[in-house]
This record gives sequence, structure tokens and C-alpha cells, in this order.
Amino acid sequence: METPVIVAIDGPSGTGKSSTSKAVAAELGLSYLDTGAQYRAMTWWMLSNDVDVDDPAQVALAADKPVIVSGSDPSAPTITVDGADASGPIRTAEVTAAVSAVSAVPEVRRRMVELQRAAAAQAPAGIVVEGRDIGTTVLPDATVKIFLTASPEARAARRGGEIGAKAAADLAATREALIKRDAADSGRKTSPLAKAADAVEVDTTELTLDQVIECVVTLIEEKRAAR
Ligand SMILES: Nc1ncnc2c1ncn2[C@@H]1O[C@H](COP(=O)(O)OP(=O)(O)O)[C@@H](O)[C@H]1O
Ligand SMILES: Nc1ccn([C@@H]2O[C@H](COP(=O)(O)OP(=O)(O)O)[C@@H](O)[C@H]2O)c(=O)n1
Repeated sequence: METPVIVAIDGPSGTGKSSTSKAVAAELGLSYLDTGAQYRAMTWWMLSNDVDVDDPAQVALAADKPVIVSGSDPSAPTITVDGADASGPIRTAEVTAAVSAVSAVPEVRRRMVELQRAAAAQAPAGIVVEGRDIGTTVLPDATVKIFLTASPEARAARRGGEIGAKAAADLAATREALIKRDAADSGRKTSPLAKAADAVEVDTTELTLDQVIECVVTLIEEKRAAR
């Protein structure tokens, strides 16, 4: 059997990581892992259990408690916390506003990285893992590393489209929230959002989703053919 292919897809919010990763994994028959969903699940648990998310010591003490399980099928990704479906609640504005603070806590990251490496090791044909520190920290030996970017305007328009923010003021607020979260994710001490030295950067601002998917599939096939 062929050696499993490990694909790391990192980048800021709204660059197309989730849509691209799911489509690429489905097309190539690989497993899929959304690590952002895991940090969101941890954050949702903290908020639901009255942990003060702005107190890193409290967050660190609770980091081992929730049981987070991610399904790896790209056509039907799932996530549960303590056995309950968390796919809806992890997408609320409350969780989005708190997730950067929770994910900056080293104990939280240690726990998540363990889960993520175990998922990659168990994927029979290989896996597409998306996040912020996959190429730099979680899977530094990944077969292919992609770093997606896009202008803040394009990212706000994409995210705004999802939440129905058509008015200029809503779009501006979405853009500000994105920029604030990126700054927190890039500025934290423990494995910040960063492009790995050997990652291929793809600016998606002017590309359709299909073009991005094709570009990533081509990069993976080139690597596979070369080994
Ligand atoms: N290249 C693209 N052009 C236009 N819209 C896109 C593109 N890539 C993704 N989108 C849309 O942008 C939104 C955010 O994409 P998503 O994959 O969730 O980004 P991320 O995971 O990086 O936050 C989704 O609604 C998605 O359909
Ligand atoms: N590998 C990762 C993935 C996400 N995260 C954190 O989790 C948050 C949510 O990630 P996400 O991928 O769901 O965010 P969106 O870009 O989809 O909104 C990010 O803003 C980071 O704070 C992280 O720290 N490391």
C-alpha cells in the first residue's frame, strides 16, 4: 500500500481552509481534521462550565476535562464534546469571540496537538489537517504544506456572506473582528499562526474555490509522483 499522504493547510480566518480541505480530502480519498473546530469545542465547554476564559490559570486547570472527538469523514465532519454533538454551538459569536484566548493557553494546545497527531497517525490513506500551526508544529514532517491567504476585504466578504451581513457597517464589523482574531492568533507565544518555511503560499483573493482546490490537488499529486 502507498505511504499515507499528510497534508497541512494553514492560514488566517476566511481564506478557504475548511472548504478547500474538505473538498481535497473527498477527492483524494483522505481523512479530514478541522483543528479549529477542536479549539472551538474546548472553548464552548469552558463557557458552558463557567470557566473564566480570560484567566489562563483557570483555563489551564480545566484543559484536561472535556472529551473531544472529531469524525474524520470529509463529506460529513462531526465533533462531539462529552458525547454531545457540538457542531452547532461551536459556531456561535460567543465562542468565536473567546476562542483566541482559550487557544493561547499552552495546556490547551498540548492536549489538542496530542489528539491531532493521533488522528493523523490513524488515517489509513492519509489526512488533510487544517488549522494555524499544522505545518509549523503539529505535523512538521507533512508531505505537503499549504498556507492560504486572502485580502482582509475578501475574507470579510466571504464570512459576511455566511452570516448574512450585507450592510456596509456589518461588513466593516466582520472585517475588524477577523483582523483582531488574526492579530491574537499571530501574536501568541505558543505556536502562533505562521507560515512554515517549506509551505507553499496560495493567495486566494482572486481565485474561485474550485481553482484553489485544483491548485492544492495538483501540488499533492506532484509530491506523490516525486516520491
Ligand atoms: N476562493 C474562494 N472564493 C470565494 N469564496 C470562497 C473561497 N474559498 C472559500 N470561500 C467561502 O468563504 C467562506 C469561508 O471559507 P472557509 O473555508 O470556511 O474558510 P476558513 O476555513 O479559512 O475560515 C465560505 O463561505 C466559503 O464558501
Ligand atoms: N491549529 C489551530 C486552529 C485553530 N486555532 C484557534 O481556533 C480559532 C478558530 O479556528 P477556526 O479555524 O474555526 O476559525 P475560522 O477561520 O474558521 O473562523 C482560531 O482563531 C485560533 O484561535 C488555533 O489556535 N490553532
